[in-house]
Amino acid sequence: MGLILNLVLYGSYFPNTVRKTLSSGPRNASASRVTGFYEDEGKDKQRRFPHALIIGFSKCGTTALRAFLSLHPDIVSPLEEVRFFTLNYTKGLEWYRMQMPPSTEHQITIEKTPFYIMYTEALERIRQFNSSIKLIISVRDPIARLQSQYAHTFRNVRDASAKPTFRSWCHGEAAGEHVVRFVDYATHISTVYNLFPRDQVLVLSEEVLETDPLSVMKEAETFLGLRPSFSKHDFVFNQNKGFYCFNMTSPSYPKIIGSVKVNSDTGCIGGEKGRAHPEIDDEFFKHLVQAIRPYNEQLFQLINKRFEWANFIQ
Ligand SMILES: Nc1ncnc2c1ncn2[C@@H]1O[C@H](COP(=O)(O)OS(=O)(=O)O)[C@@H](OP(=O)(O)O)[C@H]1O
Repeated sequence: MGLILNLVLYGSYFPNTVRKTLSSGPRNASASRVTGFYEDEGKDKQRRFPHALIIGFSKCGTTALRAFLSLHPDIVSPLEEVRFFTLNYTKGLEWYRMQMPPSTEHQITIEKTPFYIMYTEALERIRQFNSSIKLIISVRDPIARLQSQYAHTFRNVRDASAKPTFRSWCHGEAAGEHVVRFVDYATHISTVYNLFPRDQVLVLSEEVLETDPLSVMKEAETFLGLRPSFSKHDFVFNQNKGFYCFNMTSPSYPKIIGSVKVNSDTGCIGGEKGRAHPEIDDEFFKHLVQAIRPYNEQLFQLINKRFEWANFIQ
């Protein structure tokens, strides 16, 4: 696996003259200032509050979603999760704005923090911030999400005897709390629907993003009211990685350099994505499917859309 490019060049954000200024000094020299003009701001580019947020769910492809969207000429997005409406709220709105990359008035800013959706208070803060903001939510087959979360939680534990089995982790110390936390999308999406008009909310599935990213990009582009820009040349399937990656020969590709963590050899997103999932024996798989089915049905009814998730019928 090649080196992960995380240069944070911000090169694509800045006009040439500004880039020169920045390269001669610390890149974040001005980032702690909260008022006044910044070297990278000017007549054309300013740091602007987000017009849209990717608010969830963790382990549902939110990184790839943000990364792929960043290819659009009219979208800018901060490299890292800002976590403003959860962890950093007390830092204030001006701090929040300063975390955004500079943009022209024709561009929109999108921030992704997949935990926002898990906290009603964060969602209420978002509404208070901007009740007409657009919200994007990605969901995933809950069983795959559980496997992904397990692989993430124990990513540094190599010795199998030093970690619980997938089955015992699912049952968990808190008697199944893990499972409910990771499979119950409907409760959180209902909260979103109670706070925001439905036409401001787009629910996508990780499975479609994984198998046909172009269709998801086009759907998001329409939802965000942007001109059509994505093309089939933007993404290419990488057999080794098992995912669609950026096509580094696409004319759009230079736009994302510095604003997305990509493997510099392959154009694939972050090396941590796509960890091996734990195996599940048949009996436990059937148990999970049956236990989770009511949650899925609740979700499908709520969003008026069905996904082809594991649905074993005995
Ligand atoms: N194109 C592409 N490239 C890389 N990864 C992709 C892609 N499409 C979907 N995914 C899936 O995204 C899963 C990680 O989800 P998140 O980015 O939301 O995780 S996180 O909550 O931000 O940690 C990650 O889950 P795991 O495979 O379990 O690691 C991927 O399956």
